[in-house]
Amino acid sequence: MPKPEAQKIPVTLVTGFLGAGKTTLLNHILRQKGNKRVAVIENEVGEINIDNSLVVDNLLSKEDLVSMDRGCVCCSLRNDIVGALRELQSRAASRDIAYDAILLETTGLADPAPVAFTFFANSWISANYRLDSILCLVDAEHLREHLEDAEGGDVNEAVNQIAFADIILLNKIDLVSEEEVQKARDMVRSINVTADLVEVALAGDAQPGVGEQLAWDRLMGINSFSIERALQVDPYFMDSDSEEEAEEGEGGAQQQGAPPAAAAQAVEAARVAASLRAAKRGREEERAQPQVGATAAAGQLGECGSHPGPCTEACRDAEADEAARSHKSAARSQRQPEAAAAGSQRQPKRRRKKLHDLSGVGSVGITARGALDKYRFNMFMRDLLGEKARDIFRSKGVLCIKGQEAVKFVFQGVHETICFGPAASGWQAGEEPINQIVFIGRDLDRKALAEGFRSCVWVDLPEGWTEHHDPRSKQPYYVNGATGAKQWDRPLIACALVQSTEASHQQPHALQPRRGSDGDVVPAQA
Ligand SMILES: Nc1nc2c(ncn2[C@@H]2O[C@H](COP(=O)(O)OP(=O)(O)OP(=O)(O)O)[C@@H](O)[C@H]2O)c(=O)[nH]1
Repeated sequence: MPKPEAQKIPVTLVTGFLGAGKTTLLNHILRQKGNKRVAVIENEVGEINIDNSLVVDNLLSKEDLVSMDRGCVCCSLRNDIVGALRELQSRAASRDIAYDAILLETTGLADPAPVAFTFFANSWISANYRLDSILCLVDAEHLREHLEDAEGGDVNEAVNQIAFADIILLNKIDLVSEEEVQKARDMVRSINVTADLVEVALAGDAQPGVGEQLAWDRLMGINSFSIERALQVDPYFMDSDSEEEAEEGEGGAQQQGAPPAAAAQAVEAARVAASLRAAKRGREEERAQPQVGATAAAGQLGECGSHPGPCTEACRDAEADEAARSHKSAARSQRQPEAAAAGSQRQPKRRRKKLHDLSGVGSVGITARGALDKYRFNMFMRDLLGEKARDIFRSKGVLCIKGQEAVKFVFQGVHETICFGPAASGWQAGEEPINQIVFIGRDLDRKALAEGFRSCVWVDLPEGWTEHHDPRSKQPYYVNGATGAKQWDRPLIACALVQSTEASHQQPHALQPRRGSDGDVVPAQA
């Protein structure tokens, strides 16, 4: 007997562009879970997983977290969703618990459609889990940039994420004016008119009362995902990227008994699409071997009525495509009239693609041992973001700072917006205090980033030198007690005997600090 829908474990898909606030939302939800048993599946695009350590504190057990770190879940890792859910299932069974809810956080570059599709195409998943809703975080501060990128075609996932959402959380409204919130609202509505739109400030220094306060049942167990709506957004939603997935959906439906109405419709659509594609593929193979297939194929040709005389192969292929479309449109015809009207305004309609178009976008993960020199790190980040803030979509990491080695610092950057502070919990017993940072963006120079970051590691001063700070700018300068030399540049061991420069003979406070003294990336007192 198939499980009734109410007995399936609800899965909430959390999407949103890089840095929009997905992990912050996860933690917000987890803090409200009470006695409910909630599991989290994390998928990070960065080469080093930073988010795990930021989420785990709010779970009842570390066992409730599974991460998929082999790449972006919407491209190549859909089988990993099955693996992650199976892993959670076996962990739950071994502890004799059952999950009340699962949160699946996709990468900021994920197209949610193929991820959602997996919940219908995979028989085991559809028999045991139900997609409760797709939540999309939108960064009110950076939305325009992300959508402009989408227009340029480089990173169009921001649009898809908004288009597919059941609930859109317009986040970070504490960082923008009311006018900008209104513009962001309009932009969101130009893409998705039907989703529930909620304005929030999930983190930061927002005044109490800024944005809606989100209770558990506002977001969880709301059963708001609708396959009909997904098909309105993308008529090709049910087009699997691989035949196997669609065929698996068909087999699964037979094995597990009759699925619920929406899923049955979805599985049927997938089944028809798969068989039509298989038929089409077969004919293409026949065409590739004319001496074997020509007679049989010709014998099957009829008349389609759209032109005089017998059909050609092209007619039948067109017919197959049309049958697939009309099957899907039958599914769409179930939709509510008002939703249909709303759906017709949605943008964009596009054919499903195999991989998202992320030309030039990548991630660079860097590890550096040894405590960081706070000042050098500040300068490194300021120079980098001063030059490339638009291309560096996201930076994040955990850091160990010279003089405060016992504190585990978390560094978060979204374009040029940066924050930094102690992690909720410090270094774990046995955990090496190490610096790890991830940059995600366009046209990243791995070598320069690695060299720049590693050059921030603290090195002891050569003998005779001491560090002082300019009282106005707080900028460090260096004094050689033996020679009386003073200089801004940090003397390195290998350069201990370097000749004093003209600048180094000036009084430090008479020099222009290289940077403004305000707004250090790393605060003087953490
Ligand atoms: N001021 C402010 N900052 C916020 C808000 N929500 C999140 N942030 C900050 O934005 C940064 C990114 O938040 P995350 O929750 O890590 O974003 P994310 O979407 O999970 O990021 P990725 O997984 O890397 O794509 C963090 O520094 C958060 O503290 C908000 O409402 N206001």
